[in-house]
Amino acid sequence: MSRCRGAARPRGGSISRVEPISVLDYEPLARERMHPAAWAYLCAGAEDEVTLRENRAAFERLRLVPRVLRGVSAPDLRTTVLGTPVEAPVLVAPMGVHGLAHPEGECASARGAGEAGTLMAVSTVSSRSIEEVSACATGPLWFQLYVYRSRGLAERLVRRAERAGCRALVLTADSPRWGRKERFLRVAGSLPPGADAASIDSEVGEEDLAPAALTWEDVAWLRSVSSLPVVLKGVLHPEDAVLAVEHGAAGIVVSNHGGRQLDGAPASIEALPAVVEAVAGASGGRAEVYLDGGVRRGTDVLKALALGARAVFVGRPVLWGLAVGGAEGVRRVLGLLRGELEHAMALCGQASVGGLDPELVSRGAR
Ligand SMILES: Cc1cc2nc3c(=O)[nH]c(=O)nc-3n(C[C@H](O)[C@H](O)[C@H](O)COP(=O)(O)O)c2cc1C
Ligand SMILES: CCCCC(=O)C(=O)O
Repeated sequence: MSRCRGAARPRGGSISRVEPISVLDYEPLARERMHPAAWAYLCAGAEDEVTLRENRAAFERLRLVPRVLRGVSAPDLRTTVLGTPVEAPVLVAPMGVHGLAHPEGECASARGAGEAGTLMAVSTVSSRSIEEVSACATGPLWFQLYVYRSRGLAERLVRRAERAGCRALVLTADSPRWGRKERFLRVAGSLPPGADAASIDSEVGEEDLAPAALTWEDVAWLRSVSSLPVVLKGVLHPEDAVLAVEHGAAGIVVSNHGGRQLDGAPASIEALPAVVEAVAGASGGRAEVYLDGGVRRGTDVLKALALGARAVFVGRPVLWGLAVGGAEGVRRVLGLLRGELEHAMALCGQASVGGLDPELVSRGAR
């Protein structure tokens, strides 16, 4: 298989464009530039990749029902996430080892995100240390935390993220063990150079680096060791969303980890409405709900916002942009999504991203 997904792309024809005109145009360009094992790792979903495909298919099943004659000429995309202003509700998902896509790794992606006016979540397993990323960053950062068996390591990472100026901690809840990325395992036993986790200190051994089987008490523990807001990533069940709120989460990312953990999990856009409803009931709307998984078009962003997400995170496309053009590639990918969102909002008669009506989205043609 030559691509991550098999969507129909224009074939043949005599027009060749130098500049990619949509996010999906970056995918084959990135593939040409990446080591095959790194590419397989980036693309991979778990096992049969049912959930990976479903993330896209579920967006494609939804229809936008536009409102007309509303005099909307310049939709306002600006919003805040946990109080931090962003130019558009399109954020960079935490992903490990950006060094596989570009030698500057997260330093380039953080600059690209900042130049696009948005925030980036830095992974625990970043190829540049959290201090280096923070020194390069031109925009706000959040820190994504994997809690390993060594709690000492987790606490040291939290302190470093605080000192580096990160504004929130994203605790990933869907990874008590790593999903089996068979597409990657078939082509390679290990990752090529660029995959070192620079923030993990040398005091810990292999044993300590296995994921911990976390409980809700660990959310309380994290809140007790840091005053930063905690965002829980990887929630799909509405009852878990309620528990997250009850344990003090300030935000929830409805996510199946880009289809990389439990294969067979629902598409995140399908899980979103029930989580939004549960969180509204449990927190009176105080906790923010975000979504990631399969966001490739401005219309996807609009669907997620209309169904109650405050913002979306984008994963793989950011690494495609990074592989193709470093910081500038990341800025362009985010800029394309922003431009498409603005366009879709104008066509739907929506003036701003706050308070979009869920009726904008339908499950079938009316
Ligand atoms: C190469 C790669 C590495 C990832 N690493 C992490 C990680 O370190 N921590 C984490 O919480 N999620 C990680 N994720 C999951 C993303 O945060 C996000 O949930 C997912 O990529 C969103 O789906 P999308 O790629 O379809 O946009 C990773 C995803 C990819 C593709
Ligand atoms: C072992 C690091 C896991 C990073 C991750 O979350 C992913 O690749 O999906």
